[in-house]
Amino acid sequence: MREKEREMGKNEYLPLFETRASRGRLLFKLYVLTIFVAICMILVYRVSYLPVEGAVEIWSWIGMFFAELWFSFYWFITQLVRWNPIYRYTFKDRLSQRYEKDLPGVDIFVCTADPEIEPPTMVINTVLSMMAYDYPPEKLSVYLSDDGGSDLTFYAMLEASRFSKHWLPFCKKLKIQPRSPEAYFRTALEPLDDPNKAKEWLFVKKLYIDMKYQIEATTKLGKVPEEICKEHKGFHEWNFISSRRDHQTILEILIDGTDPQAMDNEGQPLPTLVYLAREKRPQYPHNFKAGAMNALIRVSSRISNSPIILNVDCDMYSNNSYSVRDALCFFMDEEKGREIGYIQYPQAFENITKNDIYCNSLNIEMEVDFPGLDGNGGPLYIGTGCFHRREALCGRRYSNENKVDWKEVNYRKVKESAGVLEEVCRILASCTYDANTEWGKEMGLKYGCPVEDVITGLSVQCKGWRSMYFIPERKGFLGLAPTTLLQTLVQHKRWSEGDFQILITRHSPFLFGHKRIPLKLQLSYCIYLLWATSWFAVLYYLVVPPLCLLRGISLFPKLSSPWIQSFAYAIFANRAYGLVEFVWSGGTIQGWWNGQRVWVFKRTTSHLFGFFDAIRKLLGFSTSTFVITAKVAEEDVSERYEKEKMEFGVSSPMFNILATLALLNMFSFVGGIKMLIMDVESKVLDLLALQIILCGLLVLINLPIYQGLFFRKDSGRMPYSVTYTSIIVSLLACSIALY
Ligand SMILES: O=c1ccn([C@@H]2O[C@H](COP(=O)(O)OP(=O)(O)O[C@H]3O[C@H](CO)[C@@H](O)[C@H](O)[C@H]3O)[C@@H](O)[C@H]2O)c(=O)[nH]1
Ligand SMILES: [Mn+2]
Repeated sequence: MREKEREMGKNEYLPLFETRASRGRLLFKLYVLTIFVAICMILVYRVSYLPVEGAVEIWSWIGMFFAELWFSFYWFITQLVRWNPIYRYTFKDRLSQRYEKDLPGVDIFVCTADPEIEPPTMVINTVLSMMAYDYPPEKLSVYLSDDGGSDLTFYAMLEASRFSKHWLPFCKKLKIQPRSPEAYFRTALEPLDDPNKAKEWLFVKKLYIDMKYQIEATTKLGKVPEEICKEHKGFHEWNFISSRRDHQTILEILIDGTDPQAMDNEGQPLPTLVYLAREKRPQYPHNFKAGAMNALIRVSSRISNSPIILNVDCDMYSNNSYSVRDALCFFMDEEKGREIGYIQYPQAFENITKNDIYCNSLNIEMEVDFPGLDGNGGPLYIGTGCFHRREALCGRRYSNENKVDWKEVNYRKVKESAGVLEEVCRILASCTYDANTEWGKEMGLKYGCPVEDVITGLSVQCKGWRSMYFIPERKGFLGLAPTTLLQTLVQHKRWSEGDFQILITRHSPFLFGHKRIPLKLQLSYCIYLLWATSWFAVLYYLVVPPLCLLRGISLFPKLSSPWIQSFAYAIFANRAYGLVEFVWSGGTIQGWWNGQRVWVFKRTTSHLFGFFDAIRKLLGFSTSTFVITAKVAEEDVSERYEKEKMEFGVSSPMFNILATLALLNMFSFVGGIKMLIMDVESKVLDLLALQIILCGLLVLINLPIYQGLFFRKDSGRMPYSVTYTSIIVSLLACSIALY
């Protein structure tokens, strides 16, 4: 007895998580120092060698100076983020030792918005993986918000609620990972050691496949058959619906976890499962995902009111059944736990090709940036795979005094029947309940920003809460990244626009965050908030040096001049470091090269459009939108994606820009080479070497564009309209430069 008490007493002092700083930073700091010197030299060179005559020469030079000043500033911020990365580790065994009986309730929010581009089978796989967490089921509640207001999704959820009765005990008995049935059965092999096990395995697999076909067939049909509609009263609601932008609240508690009848087929309790399509009316803005999340916060507060909320996108299934326990190690830590507002997990994707053709893996962000951000004061909230403290998300300020007593936390205040709850919650999810209140301003997720997640996370941090970043050994969540170039660029446009909007409004970390979060975190935020502004410097580098090359104007030091060393070193060492970092984060060399390409593409399209849209919004000419990323693609498109063949296919102003820049650089490069050959005194080489190399590199970067414009025959090639326009515009630009 004594022994045990002493054990316990000792345990109290053992933290539930620990933090380790990265070692061996000296080399990194030396590298930063040398690059810093090189950058200073470049700027000195620019100032001291300003041409004395020729307006074009002078102005091009000044432009180069500003572009390089911008690159230098951005470089400074990226190093600041990398200065002091930290990593977190959890002790789940200590958690269960101390708190197994008092584990708090956890509410899980899944958002979906469109049954066509987010197929119901995918959505329920996510939902099922969440229901199957290794956690007391009576303490889990899973809520699906369906902004598509679709009976197809509702039908899939109904099927999932039935299937879960087999799936959950199956997962727990066989201790399988991952717990999304689709992901599991795609790779898992039948257990051959035990015939009983094998029988059950085949049975559950067949159940899943049958359910999947049934749902897919219904989805294809576009409506739920009469006889199925009779099976649940919920379908009745769709009799009153004319459009998905105009309908009443639909709320169905598919599994009521407190109902003793709600058992899986082994007699164990089931998690609560709720379907919600909040009310939508054309005269009320619905505020996209932020609106959906806020409706879920209110509805769940009545049904389960758990102190911890996990938020995931509908494509992000749980790949690790211990994530909830890991997250609780942070929140429940006796010393540091109480100040934590949210725990962000990395975003990872299951559909990244080997060389990550569109650079969508976010490896650098997740492996390098975020540990650095955590070290500088706390990671951003990035919309999915994030555990929140309910009160922090609801807008409460952190105070030293509010210590949670986990033993006291009662996760259901009022015990009402499912029927009553459904009635009450319908009002909570109505338009009128939300409009003209503090919701979206001081409470819940913020409205009016395309990155509702980042702006909300910043506000939580500014209210005194700490945020932390946790990379588990086994990936916590796996989602779907865009699979075409245009989707990638459009998604990135939404992000860069939203991030920039935060910077230029009163929610900026420098205004709103002033004295509330550390200065280094304010600056670190800029690594993303400044994305949209990068178009100017990059576009300048892509247009002016090539055009000047055609005119024979030199913008860089001569080959024979010592100044060239600082340029060569800054560019080479920086890229080499980037390559090492990329490979260290799990990428390939080809993947790094693809990343360089996409880096250029994003800056001249996504960031350019994002910048101007944010400005237009600031001036009041437009309002926020949210273009949802498709999670399915046509067969030939997916095939090309698998083969890592760049996808164009449709016409878009973004492609016009990319093609024009690609051609411009090709013409200049050809012009430069011609000058080089015709030049007998080899003065051209000395004078224009760097510019020719720059154009040459850009030609290499743009190879897939030339292929798409001139050599491909498949439907993923560049549309002819883009080809013609870009040829005309780039030729025009070159001739203006020449004459
Ligand atoms: O009106 C809407 C629009 C979107 N969504 C949901 O929001 C999620 C994210 O949408 P997606 O199209 O997949 O965007 P991504 O660019 O992949 O999302 C990232 O960026 C968003 C902010 O731009 C965050 O909200 C996301 O969590 C984050 O994963 C999905 O589950 C959607 O169903 C809604 O619920 N309602
Ligand atoms: Mn997504």
